[in-house]
Amino acid sequence: MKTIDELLAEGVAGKRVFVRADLNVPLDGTTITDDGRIRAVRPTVSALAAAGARVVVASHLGRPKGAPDPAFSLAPAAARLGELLGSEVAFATDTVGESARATVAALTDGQVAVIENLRFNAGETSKDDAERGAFADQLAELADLYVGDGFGAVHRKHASVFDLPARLPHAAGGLIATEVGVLKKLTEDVARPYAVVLGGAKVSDKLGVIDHLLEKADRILIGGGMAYTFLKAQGHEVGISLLQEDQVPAVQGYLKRAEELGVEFVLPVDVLVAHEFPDLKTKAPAHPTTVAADAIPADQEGLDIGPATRELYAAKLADAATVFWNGPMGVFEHPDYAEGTKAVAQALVDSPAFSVVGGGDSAAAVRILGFDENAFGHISTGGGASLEYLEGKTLPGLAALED
Ligand SMILES: Nc1ncnc2c1ncn2[C@@H]1O[C@H](COP(=O)(O)OP(=O)(O)O)[C@@H](O)[C@H]1O
Ligand SMILES: O=C(OP(=O)(O)O)[C@H](O)COP(=O)(O)O
Repeated sequence: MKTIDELLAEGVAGKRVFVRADLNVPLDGTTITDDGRIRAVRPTVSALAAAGARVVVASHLGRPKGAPDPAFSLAPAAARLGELLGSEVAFATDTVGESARATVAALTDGQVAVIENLRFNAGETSKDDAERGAFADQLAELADLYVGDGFGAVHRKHASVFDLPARLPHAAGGLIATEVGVLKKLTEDVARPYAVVLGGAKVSDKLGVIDHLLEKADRILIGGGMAYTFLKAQGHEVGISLLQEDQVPAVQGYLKRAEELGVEFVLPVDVLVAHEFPDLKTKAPAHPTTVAADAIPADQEGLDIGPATRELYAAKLADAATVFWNGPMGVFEHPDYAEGTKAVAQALVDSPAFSVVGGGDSAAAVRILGFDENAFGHISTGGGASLEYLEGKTLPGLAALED
């Protein structure tokens, strides 16, 4: 894999360099609530600009449905990148259309532009190779060179991640190099006990990695939206909680295999429930109640782990030597459901374990809830990407950067 330093040494002055970043930051309207992913890619962008490149930064944001949707515009991220760089960043209001072409054509050496959300184009995420390839052809017209630095998206076989680097001379950015360096250690000699904490909302995406984690981890703690498929698999009713019904048999298989392998699964013993999902805009009090994990009322939704579970999880993490954590324990964006996530973060701060926190929302949660980033071993910009890397899978966005 060519490094960005090698690319810089070859000379990038006057070249249009496409930087595939992951600027998928949490937004409250148009306000960025955590800019960690933008800060993480800033050194790559600024090194290229300082070397005289004409830098074209691209990313997805959220999961729009292949068409423009103002709620998912990258404009706030472009503005923030400009603030961090201390220079003006141009913004194209489309991805491969007239605005993008004109914006890129107007760049002078050392200038930076951000193009609009890649997922406003159906070709970006298409499962059809030809459709993805056609979109990658259009993206390729915007650049002479490609730098992959969107670590959070390297597990996606998407046009800008997988197909575009095949069309342009390419290199890996500094963020990808750092992330892979840390995660590689977790695949080699991991200090034990090794605990993995999984939560969050991308349940169907992430359940599959458990199969592999059973071979690696000594202890797996489940919280967040992930917990309810496990509780259901144990035969409990979960009300209107997030549930991946079709995965229940697979989860029953994981529980059985864990027993055979001597891997400890730790599931919530109590949860906070309410009749409805909280209002994240007004943050109006949600008045949740605490119920036992096997007594979730039929008309209520589990939105955080409960106090007994917080204590249990802290105890299960206290003697771990290595911890990997992806996915908040609850809807931490609302103060009534932030305690579970806080408790896990605090347990990692208190423990001498080498801890890796991965995922856009998990990393954001740690910072938004006031924890010092330096109190953790590593805060990764990728959740699904980290998990799939640890699984030993070939990640499309890394494979595409190989020479
Ligand atoms: N019990 C729950 N029900 C619904 N959503 C949840 C629950 N617990 C956590 N979440 C949500 O999960 C989201 C983060 O999930 P995910 O994207 O998988 O994590 P990450 O970005 O760290 O990989 C947060 O927005 C949080 O509100
Ligand atoms: O937020 C992301 O992943 P993560 O929630 O697993 O950290 C990445 O930006 C990838 O987004 P996607 O899961 O919509 O492809």
